Amino acid sequence: MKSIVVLISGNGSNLQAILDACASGFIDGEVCAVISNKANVLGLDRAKEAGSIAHCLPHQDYPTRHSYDQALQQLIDSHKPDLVVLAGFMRILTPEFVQHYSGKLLNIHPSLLPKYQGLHTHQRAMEAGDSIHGCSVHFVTEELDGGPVVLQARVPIFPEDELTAVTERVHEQEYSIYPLVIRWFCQGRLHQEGNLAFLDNEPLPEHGYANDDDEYDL
Ligand SMILES: Nc1nc2c(c(=O)[nH]1)N[C@@H](CN(C=O)c1ccc(C(=O)N[C@@H](CCC(=O)O)C(=O)O)cc1)CN2
Ligand SMILES: NCC(=O)N[C@@H]1O[C@H](COP(=O)([O-])[O-])[C@@H](O)[C@H]1O
Repeated sequence: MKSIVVLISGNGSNLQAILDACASGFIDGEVCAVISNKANVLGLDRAKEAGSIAHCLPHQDYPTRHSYDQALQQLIDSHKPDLVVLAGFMRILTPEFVQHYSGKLLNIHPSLLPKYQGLHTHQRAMEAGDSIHGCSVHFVTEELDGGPVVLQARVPIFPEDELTAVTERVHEQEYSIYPLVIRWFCQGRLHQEGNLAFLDNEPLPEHGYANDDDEYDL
């Protein structure tokens, strides 16, 4: 059974999907600890409810990004994880931190990368008039949201959509693809080599699989 540390900054609905997937056995792993850079967030309550250790490590307590990341790394390493999962973690990580966890650091991003790296992705896609949007699971590299994509899911944007409708539609897909990618990692089927991701030793397409292909093995 693999040991997973999850980093969050807020609600933790993706964390909940991962916790549920571990509890059901879909993921052969356990979330040993959850760390939030923000206090009083629902995600920490979700962690405690599931029996995980919940840490709050406010980034405001540290004078620099590097000093925060050093403290974060020390806390993560105290749990000796096989995998570190960003699930709505809203801090840009330093190159040193990313290098330390290279090959075992995943993120869920709410867009079809490489479109809309960074923040406010749903608003940007809606303002651009996109009719297709989605989410991406990728390995984390120094380049913000530029790491190798493992799996994507597409959703439609309808002209009458409000932001909440798009957000919920993307969330629904996030809760499907992130546990699946983590399942692959815990099975030893997924690995990273530089800016390439491999599933069963085969390089993944540049932008990963997409859910409408349904070609990937559950
Ligand atoms: N080195 C990397 N760090 C992070 C990556 C990455 O790919 N490489 N992914 C992000 C996750 N993310 C989008 O998926 C993201 C998170 C945060 C930000 C950002 O601009 N953060 C600001 C603070 C914003 C806030 O507090 O609301 C900051 O850190 O100054 C952009 C993208 C996680 N880190
Ligand atoms: N750039 C990072 C980013 O925007 N991540 C997004 O934050 C949300 C967190 O929701 P959650 O806390 O309910 O899982 C998720 O939709 C995730 O894709």
